[in-house]
Amino acid sequence: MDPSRAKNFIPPSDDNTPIGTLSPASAIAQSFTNVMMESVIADLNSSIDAPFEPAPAPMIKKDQIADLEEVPHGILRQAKKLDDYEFPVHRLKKKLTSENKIPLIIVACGSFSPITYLHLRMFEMAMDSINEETRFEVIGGYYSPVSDHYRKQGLAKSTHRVRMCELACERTSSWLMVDAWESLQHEYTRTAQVLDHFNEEINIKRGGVETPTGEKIGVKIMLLAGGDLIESFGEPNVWKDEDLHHILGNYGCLIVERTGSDVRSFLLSHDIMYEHRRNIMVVKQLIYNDISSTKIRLFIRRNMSVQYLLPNSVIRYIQEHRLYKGSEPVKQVMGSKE
Ligand SMILES: Nc1ncnc2c1ncn2[C@@H]1O[C@H](COP(=O)(O)OP(=O)(O)OP(=O)(O)O)[C@@H](O)[C@H]1O
Ligand SMILES: NC(=O)c1ccc[n+]([C@@H]2O[C@H](COP(=O)(O)O)[C@@H](O)[C@H]2O)c1
Repeated sequence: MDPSRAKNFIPPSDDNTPIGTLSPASAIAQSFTNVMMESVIADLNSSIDAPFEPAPAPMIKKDQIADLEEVPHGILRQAKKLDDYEFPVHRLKKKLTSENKIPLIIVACGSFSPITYLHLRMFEMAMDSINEETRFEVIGGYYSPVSDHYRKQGLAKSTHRVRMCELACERTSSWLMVDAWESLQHEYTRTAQVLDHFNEEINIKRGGVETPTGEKIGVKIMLLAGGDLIESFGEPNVWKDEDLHHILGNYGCLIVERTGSDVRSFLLSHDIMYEHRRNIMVVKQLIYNDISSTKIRLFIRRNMSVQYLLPNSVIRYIQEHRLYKGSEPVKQVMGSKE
């Protein structure tokens, strides 16, 4: 049927209203558009940052991988002050499943401004490689957002970055956690010190993890990083040699290859990395993902959609707190990483 013959058809106005501008007759459509602009699809009527009500959440199976956006699971909010800080262990495996495996904790350090699906995928890719190629059993995974003292372009306040990481973990993962210790420090903390903090919490304070036979053994801790971060190992005055020996020798590194960067060649060419090559594992991206926080911030500033690039809960948090609308110069936004 020709829609222009319908009873409720309103002909287009013949004034000079630009295409895309709604006429007054479209008030309903207008208000709907406003709602959609202000909030993404989930949880339309509640604040994203409202205190969590533990009550009627359906039970989640241990290894469930479905989108948990609507189903908070294992919630622990990080302290906003160092005095109230507690190391999060709510999703840490209490006991090793297999006697023949070596327990492993994965730690990702970074800005996470904001956290994206790439940052979440990094852990899943690492997990697949570990299960396929090693004798490690992953007992936990942590994000450690850098503190405000890092002074990098585009860094939202650390309380926001920690909360966005928490939302992403709570709503999309059943095993990832966020540790706010680094973000709460009163000065910049080098990555080697951050890994020492994890060692202190897990191996020194808690004595490691229980094996199936009941004894406790030490947990290996590895840094999870992208190829770009690792390439900064070669830049002058960015990392101390002693820190690199400490990170690569005493801990270890899982490197997620980045589109366009040749991690293996870099590994060969870098003396300290080559020395510790047995403690370094390159994680192949079988499906390339190059979502960049820098570009996300630019899209937000330009009122472009970022849906499907980061979890809805994180998008809602950004909208509610009006993050990344500010004054980051575009030149810097599209800087050297692009
Ligand atoms: N495209 C990518 N491929 C692999 N790893 C990545 C990619 N983008 C970021 N990473 C890694 O994610 C971790 C956290 O990154 P961080 O938030 O500090 O930087 P970023 O994602 O590049 O953000 P920005 O755009 O603000 O620099 C780092 O280890 C970084 O190497
Ligand atoms: N010397 C160091 O320990 C050192 C140097 C550069 C970056 N980093 C860490 O790498 C992470 C990501 O840094 P960029 O966002 O600058 O790539 C941050 O967590 C930062 O603290 C550590």
